[in-house]
Amino acid sequence: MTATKRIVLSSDHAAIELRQAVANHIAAQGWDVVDIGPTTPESTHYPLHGKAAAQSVASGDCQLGIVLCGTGQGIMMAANKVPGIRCGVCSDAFSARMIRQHNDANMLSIGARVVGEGQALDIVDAFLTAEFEGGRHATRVDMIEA
Ligand SMILES: O=C(CO)[C@H](O)[C@H](O)COP(=O)(O)O
Repeated sequence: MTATKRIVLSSDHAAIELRQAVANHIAAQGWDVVDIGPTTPESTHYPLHGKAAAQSVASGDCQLGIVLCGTGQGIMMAANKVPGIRCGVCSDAFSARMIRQHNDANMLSIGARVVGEGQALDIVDAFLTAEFEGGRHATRVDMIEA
């Protein structure tokens, strides 16, 4: 039996609605979604949420993570400060596929003020269905980690 895959989601205030759309979309595909919020629209600080999601992935509690803020940039920077995290911002499905295939990214970041919901869900699907190719790419990922 295949274990249910767990994925953590988090955002700041700029991306709450899009995060919830992503959560529903992923849950419908059978993922165990760990949505760590926030749920209320008050202004908050993306480094807190990027760090919390990244720690969930780095600890092994979740296999993958998706974080969102206005541009996707700040929360990506925060997530990448956690050792073991490789998080890329994507505004297109090709990049989302490639960060899995070539960079073995374990987190995806999306800007809710950059892409609409339809595009965001395409990006998420590309990220979640792609697999790391290993080989020469593993050598390079090892270099990042070192
Ligand atoms: O994109 C972001 C970080 O990269 C944030 O969502 C953005 O900076 C929040 O801005 P504001 O406080 O004006 O809503």
